[in-house]
Amino acid sequence: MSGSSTKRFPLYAKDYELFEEVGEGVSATVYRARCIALNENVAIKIMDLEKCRNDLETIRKEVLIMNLIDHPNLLKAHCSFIDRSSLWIVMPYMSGGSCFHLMKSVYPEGLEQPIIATLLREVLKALVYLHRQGHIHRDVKAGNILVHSKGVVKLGDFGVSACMFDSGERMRTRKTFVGTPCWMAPEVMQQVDGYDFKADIWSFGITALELAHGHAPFSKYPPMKVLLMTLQNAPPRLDYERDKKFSKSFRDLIAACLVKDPKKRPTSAKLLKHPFFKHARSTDYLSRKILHGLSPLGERFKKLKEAEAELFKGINGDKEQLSQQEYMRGISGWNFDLEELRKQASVNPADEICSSEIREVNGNGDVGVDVPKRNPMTRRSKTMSLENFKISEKDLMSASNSLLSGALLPSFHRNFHPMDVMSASDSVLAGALLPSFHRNFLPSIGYQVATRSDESIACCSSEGAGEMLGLKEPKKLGPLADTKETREAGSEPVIRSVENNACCSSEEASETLGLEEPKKLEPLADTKEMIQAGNEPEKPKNGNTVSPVNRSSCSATEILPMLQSLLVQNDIQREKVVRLIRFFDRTAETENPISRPEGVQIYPSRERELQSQVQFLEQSVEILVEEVKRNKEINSQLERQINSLTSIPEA
Ligand SMILES: Nc1ncnc2c1ncn2[C@@H]1O[C@H](COP(=O)(O)OP(=O)(O)OP(=O)(O)O)[C@@H](O)[C@H]1O
Repeated sequence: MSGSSTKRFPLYAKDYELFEEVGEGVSATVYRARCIALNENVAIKIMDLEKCRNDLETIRKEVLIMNLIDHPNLLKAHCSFIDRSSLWIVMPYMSGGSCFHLMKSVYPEGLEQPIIATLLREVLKALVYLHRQGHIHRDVKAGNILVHSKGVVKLGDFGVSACMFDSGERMRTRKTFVGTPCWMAPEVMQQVDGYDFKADIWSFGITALELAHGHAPFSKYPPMKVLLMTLQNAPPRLDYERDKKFSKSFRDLIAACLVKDPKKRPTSAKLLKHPFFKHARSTDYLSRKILHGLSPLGERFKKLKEAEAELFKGINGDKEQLSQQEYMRGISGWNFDLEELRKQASVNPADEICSSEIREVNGNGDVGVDVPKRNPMTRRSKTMSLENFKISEKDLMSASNSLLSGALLPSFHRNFHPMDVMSASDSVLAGALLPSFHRNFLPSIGYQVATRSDESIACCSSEGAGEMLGLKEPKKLGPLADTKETREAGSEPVIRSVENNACCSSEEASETLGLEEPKKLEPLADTKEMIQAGNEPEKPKNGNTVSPVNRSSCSATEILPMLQSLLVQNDIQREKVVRLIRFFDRTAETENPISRPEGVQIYPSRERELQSQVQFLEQSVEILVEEVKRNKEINSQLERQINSLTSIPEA
C-alpha cells in the first residue's frame, strides 16, 4: 500500500460519495467516502479555506508533502482538489482510525508492549524516510498514527511539517514553534538554535509513553504548564513501579529519545536498530490484537464525540469548551492567546491547575485521563493578541529567562515559514515590536486564493512532483502588488494555479551558503532591561507597526539602541537572503540536478527526492525575496523614526 497507486482518482467532488464523519482536526473534517469510478473506499479530508484563509501556507505545504511522499508508512494523498471554498484531500481510508482515538475509545490504559513495538517500528520507518528526504514531521503523536484494518500503520498529518534547509550538522535554521505542547521537544519551545529532525525523536519518545499509558505525559495540564514542566523538569520516563510490565529495552528506548540535548538523541535510522524492536510483530498481529471485533470507525468516532459533548455540558463559555475539546482530541493547531497565558503564568500553577482538574470520561463511560478546566488554547483561526504583552511574571522568567520568553512570544504561532532564517532574538524582538513581522498572513507573501463554484482546480499526486491542486505559489513575483491590493481592498485572497519549476538541491544550497547560526544579538538584553526597569514594551495599536516615537514611558535613549539593533538584524537577514538568492541563481545555471549529464543515471526515487527539495527551495526563495522587500520597507521606516527620535530633545 505504498501511497497512491497508478490509479487515477477523479478530481471532482461529484465523483465521490461522502459517508459518515470519521475524524476532526482543528482545520478539517475527515469523512469516509467512496470513489464512485474506482469503487474504492477512501478518506476525504475537507478543509474550509474561507475559515482558515490565514493559514494557507500550512495547507499548501501539507498538500505538497502529501503528494510528494512515497513510503508505505506515510499517508500519501491519492489526489486533491478545490471544490467551492473547500480543499478536498483524498487519501487511503485507514479504517482502524488513529491510535489516539483507539486508546480513547477502547484502550484508555494504554497498549501492550508487542503492539507498541510494532506501531513504533512502523512509525520509525516513516521517520527514517522523511528525515532522509529532508523533512521534519514536527507533529509525531498517537493522534497522527493511523491504522488500517489489515494492520498497516501510517503516519499522517503533515500540516506542520517542515522542509529542512540545512543538511547534516547544520540543520538549524528553522525558527519555528509548531506542534502540540505535550509532544514538543524542549529546543522547539526554546528556539535556541533552531531545531532539526531530532525534534521528531523527542516527540517519538513522548508518543511511546503515550501508547504505554493511554495519554501523553503532562497531558492533563494546560499548555503553559506543559511548557514549564518540559523545560524545567527531568524528562518523563517509564515508572519503575507502575510500568513493571514493560521491558528494560522499552525503558531504554524512551530514555534515549527523551534527552534534552537533541545532539544526544539517536537518529531515526539508529533508533530503528534498537533492541526494543525485537518485541515487534507482524502488522497482521496488530490487526488481530487491537482491531479485531471493533465497531466501525464512524461509530466509534460518534460515541467519542457524544461522550465529549456530555463531558463539556457543564462548562461555561464557548471558548473554554472549545479549547477543552481540542485539548482532548490532541489537536496540533495550538495557538496561544498570550493574554491568557500571561494570566495563567501569574497564578500559582499548583493551586490553579490542580483544583481545576476535571475527569475525562471515555467512550465506555469510564473515568480516564485528567483534563484541566482552564486551557488558554484558542482556535487556530484566531489571531493571537499581542496587546499588553509583557514578560514579567516571576515564574515565567525563572523557568528559562529570555529563552522561554522567546518561546512565548509570537513564535507560538505554528505558521512560520521553514525557511525563516531569522535568529531567535530576531523573531522575539521583531515579534514584540513589529507585529507586522508575523508570518501568519499569506497574502503578504503572494498567495492568492480563488474559489470556484462550478469547476475544480485540481491535480493528482501521481502526476508528479509539485502539481498542487491549484494551491500554488506564483512563479514570478508580481505578488507584492497583488498582495497590497488585496490587503488594501480588504478582499478575500485568491488561489492562482501556476506551473512548477525546478532549482538546486537544498542541501547543497545550505552548505555552500554557509548560513550561520545567527548570533545572539543585544536587543533582547535591551528589552529585558526595559522590562526589569518596569517599562512595558509598546502596545501595538491595531496590529500594525508600533511607533516608538509615541511611547510615553520610554525615552529616546532607551529606545534608540533597540531600533538600531533591529536595523542591524534586518541587514543581517537581508544579507543572508541575498546570498541565498545568488547561490540559487548560480546553481540553477550550472548544476540543475534535474538536467543531468549524459550517461549519468539518477534513480527515479532520488530524482523525485531532488525535485521535491528543489521545489521547496524555490518556493522558499520567492518568499525570502518578499522578506527582503518587506525588511527594506521596515528599515526605511525605522530609519525615519530614529531620525525623528534623535531630533527630539531629551526631557
Ligand atoms: N485517512 C484517514 N482515515 C481514517 N481516519 C483519518 C484519516 N485521516 C485522518 N483521520 C482521522 O481524522 C482526524 C483528523 O485528521 P487530521 O489530523 O489530518 O486533521 P487536522 O485538522 O490536520 O488535525 P490536527 O488538528 O491534529 O492537525 C485524525 O486524528 C484521524 O482520527
